[in-house]
Amino acid sequence: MSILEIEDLKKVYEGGFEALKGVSLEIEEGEILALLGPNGAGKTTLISTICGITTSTSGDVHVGGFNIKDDYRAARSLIGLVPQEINLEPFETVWNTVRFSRGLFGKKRNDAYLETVLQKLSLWDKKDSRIMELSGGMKRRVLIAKALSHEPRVLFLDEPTAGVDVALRKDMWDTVAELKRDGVTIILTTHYIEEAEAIADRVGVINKGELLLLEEKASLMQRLGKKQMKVELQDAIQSLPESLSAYDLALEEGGSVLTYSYDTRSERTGITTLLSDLSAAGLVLKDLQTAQSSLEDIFVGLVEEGQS
Ligand SMILES: Nc1ncnc2c1ncn2[C@@H]1O[C@H](COP(=O)(O)OP(=O)(O)OP(=O)(O)O)[C@@H](O)[C@H]1O
Repeated sequence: MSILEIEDLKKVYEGGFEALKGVSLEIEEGEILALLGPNGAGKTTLISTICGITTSTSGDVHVGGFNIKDDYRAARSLIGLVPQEINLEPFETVWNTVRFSRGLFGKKRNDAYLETVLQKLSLWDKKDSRIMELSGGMKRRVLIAKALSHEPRVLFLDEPTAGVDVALRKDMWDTVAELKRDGVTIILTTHYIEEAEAIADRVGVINKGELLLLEEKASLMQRLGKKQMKVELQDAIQSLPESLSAYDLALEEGGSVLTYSYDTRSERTGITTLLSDLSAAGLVLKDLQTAQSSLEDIFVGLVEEGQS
């Protein structure tokens, strides 16, 4: 069963702005989904709506089978939310911060559980420190500890590594991987494509309130394996010679450039035979260039398509 089911979710803000235009999504227990999207795409709105911070205009969300509107408390208790902004009480200690948060969900006191959470996040030796005494990275980890305090099954991380240095980002990725091993389902939003590459099982791309793509990371990486070779010809041609019809070729720039797409993972790229077939067809090469399409290209391409 899917732990999270989102069906045709729409959100129109007061004033008429349509921030979510019918998003549907299912998430399996234990998976890590990365939602990529530019600023203003609707990522935070999506998370806020699922968590009941904003109300949806239409559509349905179920968490662990509970409808977030009809069974709000049951649904919400299964969710942990790590917000983008650090919103902690500066004078409070780490220990009290997580303990109060657990209490807010009406959960019975369980100090042993909270200790494991703090241990896992390397915060146990800071448990008596006040929030104001912690570094930015530690504060972020406290946000995660707080979100985990009531033993949620789904954890939302809204841009967990925005403005964080490289070492800390890697730490955060390790933390996420460990939470996954514990069986927590994780949905994170990010601007960083390498973050999605590093930790996600599936990647969703959202722009202007629409989910443009939702795909296993592995198959996206397969697409990453695609390479292109551009062959600049000495003389432009009108059309592709018949003898080259078996190749995945496109004629560009007024007939002076041939673009050949091939898979870097396959045993044979076909480049050698293509080059000899080109010369057999009487085409003279002026220049050669190869380029690899990255997840970034796919992402930028999708977002630009949505713009036009
Ligand atoms: N309370 C609100 N009232 C009206 N419009 C809003 C409100 N909150 C957000 N929006 C608009 O909804 C759109 C989506 O915002 P959202 O914060 O969900 O984007 P995001 O993808 O999380 O962006 P970022 O990456 O910058 O955090 C934006 O155009 C934003 O201006």
